Amino acid sequence: MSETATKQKHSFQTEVKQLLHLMVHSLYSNKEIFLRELISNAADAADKLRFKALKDNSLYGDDSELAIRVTTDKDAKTLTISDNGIGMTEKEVINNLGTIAKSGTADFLQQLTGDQKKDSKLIGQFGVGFYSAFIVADKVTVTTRGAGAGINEAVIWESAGDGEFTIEQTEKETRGTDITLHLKEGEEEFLEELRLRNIIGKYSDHISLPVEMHKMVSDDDADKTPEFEAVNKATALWTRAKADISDEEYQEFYKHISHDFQEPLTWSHNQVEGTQEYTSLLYIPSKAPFDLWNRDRVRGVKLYVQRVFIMDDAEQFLPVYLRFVRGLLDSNDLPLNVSREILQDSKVTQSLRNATVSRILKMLEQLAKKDKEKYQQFWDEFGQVLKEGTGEDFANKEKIAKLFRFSSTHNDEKAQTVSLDDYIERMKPEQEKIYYIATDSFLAAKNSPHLEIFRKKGIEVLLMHDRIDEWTISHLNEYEGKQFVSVTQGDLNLGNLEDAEDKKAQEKASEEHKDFVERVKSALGDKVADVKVTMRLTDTPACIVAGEGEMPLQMVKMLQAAGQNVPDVKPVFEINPEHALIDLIEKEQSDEQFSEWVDVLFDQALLAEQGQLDDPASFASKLNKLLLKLAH
Ligand SMILES: Nc1ncnc2c1ncn2[C@@H]1O[C@H](COP(=O)(O)OP(=O)(O)OP(=O)(O)O)[C@@H](O)[C@H]1O
Repeated sequence: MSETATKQKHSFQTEVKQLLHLMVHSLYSNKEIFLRELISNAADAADKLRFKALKDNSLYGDDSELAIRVTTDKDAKTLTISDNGIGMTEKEVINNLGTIAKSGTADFLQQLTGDQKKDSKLIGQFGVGFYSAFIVADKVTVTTRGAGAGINEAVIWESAGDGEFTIEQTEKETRGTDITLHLKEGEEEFLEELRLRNIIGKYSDHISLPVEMHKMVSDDDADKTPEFEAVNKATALWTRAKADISDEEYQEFYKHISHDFQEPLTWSHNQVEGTQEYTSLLYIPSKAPFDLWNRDRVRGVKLYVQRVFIMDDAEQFLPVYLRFVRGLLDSNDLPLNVSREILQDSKVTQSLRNATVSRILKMLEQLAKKDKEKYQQFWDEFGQVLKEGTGEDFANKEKIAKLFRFSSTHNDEKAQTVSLDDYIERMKPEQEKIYYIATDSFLAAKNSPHLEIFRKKGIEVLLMHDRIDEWTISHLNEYEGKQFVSVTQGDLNLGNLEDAEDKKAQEKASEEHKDFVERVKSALGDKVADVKVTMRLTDTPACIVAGEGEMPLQMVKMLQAAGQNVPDVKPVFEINPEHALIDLIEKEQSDEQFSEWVDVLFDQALLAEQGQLDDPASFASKLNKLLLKLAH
């Protein structure tokens, strides 16, 4: 059979084409990272083989010294990264190097604008990987033979990165994968021995596998068969003493395990001996990945047992609300033959998980103390995910809440910078509760009429405007023994913050306007649960609040938006008799006109609270009618 007869042409999945284009254009200034990515993949392939060989030692054949080799051919202008790891079958090659398996990729790539600057930020949310080879190569050839496969069961994958690749059967003497980059014009620096040694040292000192290159030889020895030598330190970073590891090494290792090209925000390395023996190395990324909101996305840490790689994404060790954490655990207490099923029921898993969660919360607390700016960056990226924690991790809810940041009337800024500890520190001596308002947007919160009395009395209120807030607070309930109270909820009881005079004035006003309140009640009929004289408002004529013990209005909205059946909750309508408009309405003799006024006021209050009305057109026409009357 001729060579071409066995060559099959395949098209890349559309997403791969887009990603390739994006990667080549946006990562060019960082081009040497391709080598880190290819070496990382080769090291992963060795890890996978080691793991498989735990059950079937024969997979090693006569070649159990796992290593990565980097070679060059100056005449052909090629650079080859070879490993004797797990290799790939034909099917695996087509799947792994022709498609992207991450769910949500297509949607993510839809956001591409064609503007290189904006788009290059997006790639950071995605992870780099094999395709980065095309940053410096105009053709890539992958020759691979799976562990356990015969010499003639190898496959050649080849592509110019232009939308297609070919697959061809071939023979390969050794197990594993050779990736050959046919370098683009101008990329000859990647043929230079010293330059390569330099990059490999930087990127690969911390991986446990030796990365080898030809020994440098003098001209006299040039025709002898070249020998190889390791050019990296080849010690797994997490096994080294903490004091001997530099920040740069920790950062490089993060990039190696996460395929992220940005620096991590912070990390925590723990080597624990005693009843439990394990090492954990946990990182907080600086940017959220594109699929952070997908609660089912793969998450978790890499699991090693006694330094042997066992699995990626061991989700048993991380709760969902910490799904942004990357890193690894290396346990001495789990068996080498551990599987996901065994992990599920293991006591060791449970205690490792508890320890890991504690470490992460502690690391974040320390970051908040040590570096406010970095912590703020963390909060802006991942705060909303952390807010899921009060519902998911009851035992740690106080610790999680300590990490929360909110907007607040303290500075009236949208940025969420105020911690609950800050709030408590500023509480008035006689204040017992933490006051908050939860709405859909920062402006709705900041300008809410419910805040008027608090502003007048100088009491701080937390301005919550993330969708999840009301839910988070409902699980938290209190912090440091101080109950959360929504300023839009029920009878406003300011406790000790209310002075005797306020109370008296309130009672007096209620008494004086009793008839008016009744008249409003009958005008609104069953639209409201009750009508009351307010004590929250100073500058606004009226507002609505949720009845005492009723579900908060914001929660009702959230559940409705999530498509849940929520019983119809009627609000309480509060009026401010001090307001000139209320005074005017109170004097209105015509029942018809009175009713129109009340309807408009009520709809206005609903609008201020909910941002929308069931029947906005009627509201507009009633309002216009009243305006016309006033104009005459
Ligand atoms: N040297 C290799 N040996 C064996 N398999 C490989 C090798 N290089 C790549 N692969 C396979 O190809 C897949 C795709 O690699 P790629 O670098 O694009 O993504 P990834 O490493 O899985 O994920 P990401 O880079 O997005 O975190 C790998 O998951 C692996 O299965």
